[in-house]
Amino acid sequence: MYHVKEAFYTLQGEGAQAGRASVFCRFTGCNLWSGREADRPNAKCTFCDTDFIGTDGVNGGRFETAMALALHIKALWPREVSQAVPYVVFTGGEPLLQLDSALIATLHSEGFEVAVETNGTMPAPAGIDWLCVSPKGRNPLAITQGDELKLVYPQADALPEQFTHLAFKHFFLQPIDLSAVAHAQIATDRADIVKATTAYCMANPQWRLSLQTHKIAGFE
Ligand SMILES: C[S@@+](CC[C@H](N)C(=O)[O-])C[C@H]1O[C@@H](n2cnc3c(N)ncnc32)[C@H](O)[C@@H]1O
Ligand SMILES: Nc1nc2[nH]cc(C(=O)O)c2c(=O)[nH]1
Ligand code: SF4
Ligand SMILES: [Mg+2]
Repeated sequence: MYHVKEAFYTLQGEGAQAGRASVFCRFTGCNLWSGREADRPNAKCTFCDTDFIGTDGVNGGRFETAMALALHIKALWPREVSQAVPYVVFTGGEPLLQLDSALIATLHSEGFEVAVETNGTMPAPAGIDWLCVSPKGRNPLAITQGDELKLVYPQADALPEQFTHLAFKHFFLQPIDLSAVAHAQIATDRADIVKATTAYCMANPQWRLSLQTHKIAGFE
């Protein structure tokens, strides 16, 4: 059984695939936070910008089989004849709590490329076409290679230097968005956070800037 918070067709907003048409499938639940605001200050990940509790979002629900979920995802991809390869991004919550090789294989058989946004703390099933790992604080990484490492910046206990030796094709810094974090003492305003991120990338060219373009442009 797969539990899905929401699923929708949009553009990937972040990282090296930003701007690419994508079906997003957001799984319910995370191993680093319950999702309840009361638990946020003591969670293993404290700055999450996402509601991933329940199955009550747009196109959310419970899916008994890999085929049922794959067909649900396929129905969200536009029908028009297109040269583009259909693309699904599994996120959450933490998608690796639920994503398995059966679902990946079924999506491949339906013509999809499969991307994943993960906190990297648990092993990934085989067959993922685009793997984005986003480390969270002191939580140890179980995945140390992939397509992109996208570090939310700054994090006092996850410095960019800790990750530069890992086997990723792309390294991104994404300015932390504290607007959803009620407990944040917003001593640093948004512009200063983006400025500091930009400065780090300019001083350390292994890193590129990832802006959350969906938030800037106003899409999901
Ligand atoms: C909500 S997470 C879900 C996937 C997975 N649990 C993870 O953390 O990578 C999706 C992406 O949003 C990023 N993200 C979460 N909260 C953020 C925030 N407040 N500011 C900037 N990026 C954030 C995460 O680092 C991750 O790259
Ligand atoms: N457009 C858009 N792009 C995204 N890239 C990663 C997201 C996520 O929440 O995992 C996300 C998201 O929520 N929306
Ligand atoms: S690991 Fe990802 S989904 Fe979980 S709380 Fe952190 S940002 Fe949110
Ligand atoms: Mg998001």
